[in-house]
Order: sequence, then C-alpha cells, then structure tokens
Amino acid sequence: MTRKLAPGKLVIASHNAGKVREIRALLEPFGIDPVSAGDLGLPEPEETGKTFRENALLKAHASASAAGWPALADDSGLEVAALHGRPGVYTADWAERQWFEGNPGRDWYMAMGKVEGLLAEQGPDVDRSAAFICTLALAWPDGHAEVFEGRAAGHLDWPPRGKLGFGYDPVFVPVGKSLTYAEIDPGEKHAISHRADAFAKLVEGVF
Ligand SMILES: O=c1nc[nH]c2c1ncn2[C@H]1C[C@H](O)[C@@H](COP(=O)(O)OP(=O)(O)OP(=O)(O)O)O1
Ligand SMILES: [Mg+2]
Repeated sequence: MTRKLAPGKLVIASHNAGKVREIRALLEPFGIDPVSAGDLGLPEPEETGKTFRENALLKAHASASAAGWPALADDSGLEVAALHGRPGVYTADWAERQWFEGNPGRDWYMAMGKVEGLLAEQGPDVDRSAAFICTLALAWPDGHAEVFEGRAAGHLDWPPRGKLGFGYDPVFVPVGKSLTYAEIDPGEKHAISHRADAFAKLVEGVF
C-alpha cells in the first residue's frame, strides 16, 4: 500500500540549487512547506549506491532521519546511448568540484566536454541520442519510503546553448524540440522533463 503524504513540512534532500528550485516549483500547488537539506545545514551523504534508486533512497533516508520530517530526494543523470549509458549514476562526478569566485561548485562545461569528447572519438556519424533519468525517493522518519522513476529522451548537441536551468541542460535537446533545456523557459521544462515525469508519478501515488 502506498503511503500518502500529509500537508506540512517536507525536506528537499538535495544540495543542488538548480534541482531544489525545480522541485520547489513542482511542489508549489500542493500545500507543502519545503525546506532544503542545505537550509537545515544537513550534511551531504556520500552517494555509494550503484543505481539511481539506491542513491535516491540513501539521500532521502539520511535527511528524513536527521530532520524528523518526510524528505524527498532526487537522484538523476544522463544516459548516453553510444556510451553504453554512461555517465549514468556518475553524472555529477564527471563534473569535478571547483571553486568559482570563492564559491563551491561543479565544472559543468568540463563535464559536457568530456561527454562530447567521447562521442567525437566515435566519428561524425555517432548516435547522439541520450536520456535524462530522474528517480525521486520520498522517505519518512520511521523508515518507510516510496520511489518514482521518470525519464526524458532526446539527443546531445554541441556546442552548449542557453543560460537557463543547470548542469547538462545546455547540451540536451528533448525529443520534438530544437532548443536545449537551457533555452526553453522553466515552465516548459517542467512540462516535459524527466523530473516532471517522476513528479507526476509521485503526485499520483502519494498526494
Ligand atoms: O534537469 C537536469 N538538467 C541538467 N542536468 C541534470 C538535470 N538533472 C540531473 N542533472 C545532472 C546534473 C546533476 O548534478 C546530476 C545528478 O547528480 P545527483 O547526485 O543526482 O545530484 P547532485 O549531486 O547535483 O545534487 P544532490 O545529490 O544533492 O541532489 O545529473
Ligand atoms: Mg549528488
């Protein structure tokens, strides 16, 4: 039996500002009062899982037990067909941690370049199709959890285009569009993204 989420406090168990912004916007219509793991000063757990599901559960349980509220985690990534699904669960790791103007961050341009370099090695006719995956895990302080998986298909373009969104958005062109995720407005990304797909299943299941 799926457990329903009562209105009230919810921790967004993510330290990625771009994700937190998107999840906040998706939650907005539902009478939920979200606070991020970063705002609460919760530590960032090590993502030792081998699957999106394992990592999403690990992050959700860590925040739920530390905060004493239900917690929603998102583990996501890019699967590139010609790279046999890489970077997959290691999508964030491919963007090494750097300091930008005194702030910690990840070097997304470098990460996108790494993917592009591996595609280029396979020649000009390489299959450029890719999919973004998003696994949402909702965990309660008593240890119960629900998991929902979303996906968005598309292809990778080069060079990166657009300033919106975050992460690999400037190179991902969703199926049926010619603009990248970083060129379409956030409302439109929320209508078609892997995160929106997983979120729709969460809404169906627990709201
Ligand atoms: O809509 C997206 N648009 C662009 N890039 C995206 C998206 N969704 C996931 N991604 C990429 C970047 C992210 O860093 C990685 C997921 O890694 P992942 O470990 O799940 O997230 P994270 O470490 O950035 O934040 P946290 O674990 O605190 O939620 O995939
Ligand atoms: Mg992470």
